[in-house]
Amino acid sequence: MLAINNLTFSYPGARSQFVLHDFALAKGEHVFIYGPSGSGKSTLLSLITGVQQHKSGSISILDTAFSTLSQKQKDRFRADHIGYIFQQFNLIPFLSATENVTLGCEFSKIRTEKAAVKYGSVEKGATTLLMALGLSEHNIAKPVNQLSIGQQQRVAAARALLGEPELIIADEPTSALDNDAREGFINQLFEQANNNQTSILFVSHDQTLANLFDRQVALSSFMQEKAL
Ligand SMILES: Nc1ncnc2c1ncn2[C@@H]1O[C@H](COP(=O)(O)OP(=O)(O)OP(=O)(O)O)[C@@H](O)[C@H]1O
Repeated sequence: MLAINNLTFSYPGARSQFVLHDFALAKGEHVFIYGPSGSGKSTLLSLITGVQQHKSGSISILDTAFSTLSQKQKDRFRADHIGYIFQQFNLIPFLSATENVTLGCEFSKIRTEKAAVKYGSVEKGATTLLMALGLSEHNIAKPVNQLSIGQQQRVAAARALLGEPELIIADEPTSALDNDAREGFINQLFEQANNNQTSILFVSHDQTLANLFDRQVALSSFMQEKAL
């Protein structure tokens, strides 16, 4: 469902370039990519999501030649097919958990329709997912700035899952939690993702959780930064 082939990329003015050899992710697969700080994890994710444009090579997602799309088409494709769990969650603090989750579908007709078919409405989908991920009815109505870090993380996961995007990208969303809470969170995320055969790409510098995944890959095995 995701294939990267022979990419090159440089930040403007940089005296180095990133070279990415082949990497592929199958439908429904959960892959853990690990690399130390500064190795290029965020750069990789910005290339996959089209935030950064590579110089040569190709990225294909769901059989779409993602690299050839215009910026507007990439934005649409991302909204329709990719759920993103950010390291700092990127929630809107004064909105409730449910409102934050429904935002995940705001920019996508396809995801709105999928949520409506599955749950009756986007709002019902949001509350169902939040409760499946362990939030109480009382907590899902609160502004998210009144929730614990672990609860906020679940809101971020529910937002990424709603409307069944084919790919979920998780950028170290567990770094603020203790080990037991992190493992519990990953297992709940997988359970929900497996309902829709959603693929998960999880990047981290910390390999503690790696054995929960179908496959673990060192970033350095397919991506290197080389001097120009
Ligand atoms: N906007 C930018 N302009 C120039 N260089 C950048 C930019 N962003 C990152 N880099 C460089 O690219 C390399 C990889 O950085 P990146 O942020 O992708 O690593 P990372 O693995 O995500 O790190 P961390 O785990 O610390 O977040 C670093 O050498 C960094 O200095």
